[in-house]
Amino acid sequence: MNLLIKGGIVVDPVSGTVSEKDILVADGKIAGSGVGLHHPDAQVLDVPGKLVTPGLVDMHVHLREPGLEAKETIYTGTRAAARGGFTAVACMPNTRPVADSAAVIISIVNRAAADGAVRVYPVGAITNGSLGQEMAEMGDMKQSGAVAFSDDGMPVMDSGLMRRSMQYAKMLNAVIISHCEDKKLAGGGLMHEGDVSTMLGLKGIPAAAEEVMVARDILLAEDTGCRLHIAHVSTAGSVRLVREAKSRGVRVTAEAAPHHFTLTDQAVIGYDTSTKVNPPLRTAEDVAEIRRGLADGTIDVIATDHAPHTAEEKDVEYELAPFGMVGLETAVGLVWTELVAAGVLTLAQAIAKMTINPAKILGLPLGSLGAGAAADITIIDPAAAWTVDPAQFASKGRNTPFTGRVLHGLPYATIVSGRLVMREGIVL
Ligand SMILES: NC(=O)N[C@@H](CC(=O)O)C(=O)O
Ligand SMILES: [Zn+2]
Ligand SMILES: [Zn+2]
Repeated sequence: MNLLIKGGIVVDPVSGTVSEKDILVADGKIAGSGVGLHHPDAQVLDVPGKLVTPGLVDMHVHLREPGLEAKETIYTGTRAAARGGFTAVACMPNTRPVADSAAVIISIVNRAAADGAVRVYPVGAITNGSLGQEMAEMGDMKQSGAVAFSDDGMPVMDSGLMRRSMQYAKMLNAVIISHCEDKKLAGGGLMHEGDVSTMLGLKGIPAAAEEVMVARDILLAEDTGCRLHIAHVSTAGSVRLVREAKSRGVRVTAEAAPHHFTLTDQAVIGYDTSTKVNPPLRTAEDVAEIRRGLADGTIDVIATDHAPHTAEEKDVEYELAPFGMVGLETAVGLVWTELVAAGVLTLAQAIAKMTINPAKILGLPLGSLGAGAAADITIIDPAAAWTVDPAQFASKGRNTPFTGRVLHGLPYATIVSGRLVMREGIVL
């Protein structure tokens, strides 16, 4: 089946250009692009004024399957991704069982092929059970489809084990995604350590709990030559450490989540447990430095860290609630409103951080609209103003601190392999 996307504003993050043209899709691939294209038997999608971008890639998502299906499944999580404009997601291994073996990786790949609305790329664990004790079979997992390795949710506290894991990952040419948290410094804290935590009487997590580990992992990446990706950067100090390491040529990349460039610890006033996230919401200075890091290229990727939990789990005292918030269905609106419309990033920069940059880090042939590429395409209505309403989410998780917020920029259609999987918010 052929598809002709007419009259849109095409954003090409590879060349950095934004121009009005048509795109022709045939047999699941980009057949060509240009002005005034015609095709005798193509379904026409008329999208004047809308943005046409390569399919968005979210390299940090928790799909919760296997084992935690009350929070999310591959079926619901990939439908949330499609509604959010994402055509591909990388899913973290903190499932039950943990994705620390070829068998679990294969089961995720198979389930995604059967149930998934978008592409799913599993991330394998660095250590067995993500317990930080012994290295997992990374080679086997890579062969079975793991695209990266991470103990996300937990740090690898043992520096010797992290170093050996990086040496091994380097042999596999795999990237290590690090959840940077010194458990002893974090000390069981519940939110950012600062004036607000003192005022609220909640135990704090100092910025240093993250930064000590960012510094350690940069040093280990330099020592081993392994590619390192820092997950969910939340502090100004982490941004500065990554910036300095990059200037020295260390093979390090970094991501930031929409909540960390949008909200501060002030959002915790009121004790709404949807604001409880790890790493925590930080200060206005941290938010400003993350925005600078996004603008100057220190932060390569925008990833959601979509972390769904059930209402029952979150509907408890702040101290008892699990860390995490959903992000797939609000990411585009937050990026458009907070970064592009606000003048922090150009449109092409923002789209690069959600397409070609994560694709390159994971070694995936995605993120481009060049002829011959898989026809993974996202269409965004930049003029749409909409109100965040979790009741409309396809995700099982409703744990968002953005309820009621008015955002600009709404995913209009999501196309995977030339097939429309979402249009106007409806997953097809
Ligand atoms: N970010 C979170 O607050 N929670 C994540 C774990 C993680 O990303 O570290 C989760 O799995 O719930
Ligand atoms: Zn994490
Ligand atoms: Zn995570």
